[in-house]
Amino acid sequence: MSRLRICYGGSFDPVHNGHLAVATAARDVFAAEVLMLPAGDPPHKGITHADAEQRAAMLALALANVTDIALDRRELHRAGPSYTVDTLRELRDEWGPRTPIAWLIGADSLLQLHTWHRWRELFDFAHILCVQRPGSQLDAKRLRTAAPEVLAQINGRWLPPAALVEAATGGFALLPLPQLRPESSSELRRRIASGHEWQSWVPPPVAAYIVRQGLYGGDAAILPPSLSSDRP
Ligand SMILES: Nc1ncnc2c1ncn2[C@@H]1O[C@H](COP(=O)(O)OP(=O)(O)OP(=O)(O)O)[C@@H](O)[C@H]1O
Ligand SMILES: O=C(O)c1ccc[n+]([C@@H]2O[C@H](COP(=O)([O-])O)[C@@H](O)[C@H]2O)c1
Repeated sequence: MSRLRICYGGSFDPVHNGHLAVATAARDVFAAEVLMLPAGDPPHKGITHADAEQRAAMLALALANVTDIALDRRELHRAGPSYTVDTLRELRDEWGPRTPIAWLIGADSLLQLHTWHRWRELFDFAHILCVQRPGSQLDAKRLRTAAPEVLAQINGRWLPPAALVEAATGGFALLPLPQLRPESSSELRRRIASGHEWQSWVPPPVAAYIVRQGLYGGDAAILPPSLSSDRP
């Protein structure tokens, strides 16, 4: 079996240090390559605050000096909603039937999985790798509140993370994180708009981009010279 490929999709509106910590943990736990895929048209979010190119540009800046985590723009070039099942079908065609692929999601996304387009087919193309998230932690109590069809689907699929490389598809595993990450893009946008400190939630080049582009309703700030020349 070859090396695990990990795919991490999101609106990334904007990318924040929580996303990056999750992607880095996945890379390190599995010694895997991680692709981050911004959704051109996120199926459940409707209108985004930054446009697709801006969201991808921020990801490119965030990943510029990061090893083995790459930006994949394929969902930006597809018309219509960015359905994960379509993306996974494409990746499976490219990487072949034997490559283990894991689609990485936060626990809040898992609890909504039954609302995704043709969601049961996701397991035909990949494993699902889920990461704990404050507010949606997957303990026994929380799992009892999950949709019965999601529970039925993951029952019998649970694997220890190390076992994901032993099959190409169909497993469900929890990604161990050194610590839970509280960041969310929505709270970050609120902080930017309300003038609370937010720069420490994103890498400095992303902060500089947000300010330069006047994103998320923040006041234009004066950038220190070290940040003013970062262009995607
Ligand atoms: N802090 C976090 N810890 C764990 N998973 C996260 C975290 N932030 C985002 N994720 C997961 O990353 C994926 C992409 O997230 P997304 O781009 O929607 O960001 P978000 O912070 O959840 O945005 P919003 O607050 O606007 O909903 C989702 O599966 C989400 O569950
Ligand atoms: O395929 C779907 O129907 C679907 C529904 C909701 C979310 N997703 C994907 O899940 C990822 C996180 O979505 P979001 O809305 O939390 O940013 C992103 O890659 C979305 O394209 C996919």
